[in-house]
Amino acid sequence: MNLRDKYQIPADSVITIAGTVGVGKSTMTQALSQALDFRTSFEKVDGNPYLDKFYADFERWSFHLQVYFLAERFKEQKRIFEYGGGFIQDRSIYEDTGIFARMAYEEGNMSDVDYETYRSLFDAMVMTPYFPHPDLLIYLEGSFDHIISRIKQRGREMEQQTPISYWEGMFHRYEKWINNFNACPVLRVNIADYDLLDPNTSIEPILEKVGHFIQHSRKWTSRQLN
Ligand SMILES: Nc1ncnc2c1ncn2[C@@H]1O[C@H](COP(=O)(O)OP(=O)(O)O)[C@@H](O)[C@H]1O
Ligand SMILES: Nc1ncnc2c1ncn2[C@H]1C[C@H](O)[C@@H](COP(=O)(O)O)O1
Repeated sequence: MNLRDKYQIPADSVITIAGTVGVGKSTMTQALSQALDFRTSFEKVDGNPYLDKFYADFERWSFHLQVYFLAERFKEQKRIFEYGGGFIQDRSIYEDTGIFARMAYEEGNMSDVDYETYRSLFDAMVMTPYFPHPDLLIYLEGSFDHIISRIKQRGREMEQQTPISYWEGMFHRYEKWINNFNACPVLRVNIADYDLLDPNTSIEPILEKVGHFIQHSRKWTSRQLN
């Protein structure tokens, strides 16, 4: 029996992996997609025309970068919709708006008018048929020190030169954001409790939880519809 059937995870599920930079989303996305034979939707880091520039000058490039990420995320959302699900998505669109764009605005790196333009673009995109909420958002969390050590270990040049206060501010925003998030069911996973890079670690305990959450949320949704 394959793992999808074993844990009763529907083949059309859409699972989003959320969490701060460096916490392990891409690694988890890869591991889950392999285990479940799902497609992946990754964020565009290599080839992103604004990311390096943004890290060098937040104020100059915040708006451009947010619009770019929004457009990329929307195209991915449309692709997921057209395939009819069966995807693991590396980061949610909710984080673009609820963490990054908001942080840029509140820290004075995006003007009132740019933020308003961004928000109205976001609202217009969300109000389309391409935007069903995911079945589940897996939130990866861990201590700040653990996350910083992962950012260092990964070694992306632009992130190494970013002041630690930026990561600290983001870390606290994420804590607040997830405590108020209610667009879809959330499974919180602490990164101290698993190590996907260790070949002796099984992903099955996570799959078991994913199965329970999705079945529960689908039953809940069908009760609301009937
Ligand atoms: N479960 C894990 N155990 C140990 N190291 C991990 C784990 N997940 C990710 N890492 C390491 O942490 C760093 C950041 O992971 P990544 O998946 O790129 O994070 P994100 O996509 O959230 O930015 C990488 O160097 C990766 O190899
Ligand atoms: N919406 C965003 N605004 C600014 N920066 C962003 C946004 N989404 C992702 N990023 C940055 C953060 C990292 O440097 C890279 C990739 O994110 P990661 O969490 O490592 O997958 O892009």
